[in-house]
Amino acid sequence: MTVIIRNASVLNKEGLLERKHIVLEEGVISALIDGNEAAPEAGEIIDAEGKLLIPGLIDMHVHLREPGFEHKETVETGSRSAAKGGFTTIACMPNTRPVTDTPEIVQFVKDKAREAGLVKVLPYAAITKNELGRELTDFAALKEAGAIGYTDDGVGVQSAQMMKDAMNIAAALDMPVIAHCEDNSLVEGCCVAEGEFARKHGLKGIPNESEAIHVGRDILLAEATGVHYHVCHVSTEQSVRLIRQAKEIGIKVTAEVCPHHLLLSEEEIPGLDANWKMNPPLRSRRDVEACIEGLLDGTLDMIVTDHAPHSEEEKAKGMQLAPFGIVGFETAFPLLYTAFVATGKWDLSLLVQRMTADPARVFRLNTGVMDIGAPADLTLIDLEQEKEVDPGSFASKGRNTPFGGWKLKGWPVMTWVDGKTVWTEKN
Ligand SMILES: NC(=O)N[C@@H](CC(=O)O)C(=O)O
Ligand SMILES: [Zn+2]
Ligand SMILES: [Zn+2]
Repeated sequence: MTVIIRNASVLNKEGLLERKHIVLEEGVISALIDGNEAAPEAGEIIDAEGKLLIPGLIDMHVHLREPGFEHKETVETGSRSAAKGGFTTIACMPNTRPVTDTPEIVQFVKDKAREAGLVKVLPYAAITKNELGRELTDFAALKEAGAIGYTDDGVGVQSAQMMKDAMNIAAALDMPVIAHCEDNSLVEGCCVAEGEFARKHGLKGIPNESEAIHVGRDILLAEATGVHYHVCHVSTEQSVRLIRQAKEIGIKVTAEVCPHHLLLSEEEIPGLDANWKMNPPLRSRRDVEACIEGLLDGTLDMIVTDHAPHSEEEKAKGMQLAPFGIVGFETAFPLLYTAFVATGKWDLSLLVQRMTADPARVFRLNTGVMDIGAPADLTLIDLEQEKEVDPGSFASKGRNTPFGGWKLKGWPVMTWVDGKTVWTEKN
C-alpha cells in the first residue's frame, strides 16, 4: 500500500520549514520529494494543504490502567486517545491490577495493544513485586517478555539497597531503571505542594525535598552501578539542579517533564477541585521556571504526559481524598504549542524534538525521525486551528484535566502508524 502526503510543511535539519511530498510504502517512509516538484500519483493521496507534518509523538510515561482498572481506561481507549493527540508510540506504566510484575502480564498488555491495532505500546515492568518495595521482580524474564525498562511508578522505591540491587541487575541486562522519586516519610497525608494554596486551605504541603532526595540518592547509585537511570516527571528546581550536575560529570542520567509542570504553578489552582491534583503536585513559579530552563538546556531530555485517567466519581471525592493524576494525550501538543511556540518563546523544532527524536534517542527506539527508511509514524498538525479544550469530547475515558475550556492552537488532525491511518479528524 502506497500513501502520498502532498504539500506538507516539514522541519528540515536546520529546524526550518520546507514544503515536501512524502511517500509511504510498506509502512516506511520511502521518499521525501521537494514541494516544487510534481507529487507522484499512486495509491492513496492526501493533500496536507501546507499543514505541519512531524514524526509521530512519543510519550514515554502513560497509564493505560489495564488490567484491573478498566473503568478508568483500557489499552484500546488509551491508544485511541494517544492517536488523537498525535502520539504514535507510548510506554505504559505497570501500576495496574495485578501489577505488571510477571512476563504473563507484560504479554497481556502487548496482546491488548495488538488487538487495538492503533499505536505502538511499550510496556514497563515493575521493579518490585506488586510495587510493594519488598522483593525484586524477575528482571531477565520480564525483559525476555518484552518489557522495556523497570519502574515502580506511582510510588518511590523507599529502600536504597533495593534500588541499588535493581540497578545492578538492570545494568547487567543493559536495561534502564525509571524512577518515580518520592520519599514517603515526607509526604504523609499531603495532597498539594507546600505553598500559598496549601496554607490558605489548611492543607499539609508536599515539600520539594520529597522528590529531590530520591533524585540525589539515585544519581549516586547510578554512578556506583553504571545503570541508565531515568527520572520520572521532574517538578522541582532542586531535581533539575542535581540532574544537570550529574550529567556534567558523565553519570548516565536522563529525565522527563510533563506539560502541566511547565505551564502551571500552585498559584493557579482555582480551588479545591481535584482535577488540579496530580503527583508530583503543581509547585511554585520558581520550580516551573527551573523546569522550563532544564528542558531548554537539555537537562530534561523529553516531554511526557503522565496520562493518568481516573473516573469522575473518584475525582469527585475532593482534593484530600481523590486519586492523584490528570489525563494528557489530547491536550499536550496544543498546550505547549500555544504557550511556548505561538508566543515566540521556543522554536517549533525544539518542541517537536523533545517529543520525538529525544525520547527515541534516550530509549533507543527505531522511530521519532522523518528519514527515508524510518517507520512511517507521522502526525499532521493544523497550527492555525483554534478551539477550546472540551473534556466531554476526549477519546480517553478520563475527563480529569485542569485545562477544560482553554483556547488552544496547533491541533493534531491525522496520525499514521507504520503507514496506516490510526486517527483522522475527518471521521
Ligand atoms: N501522576 C499521578 O498523579 N498519578 C499516577 C501515578 C504516578 O505517575 O506517579 C497514576 O497512576 O494515577
Ligand atoms: Zn509517578
Ligand atoms: Zn505516572
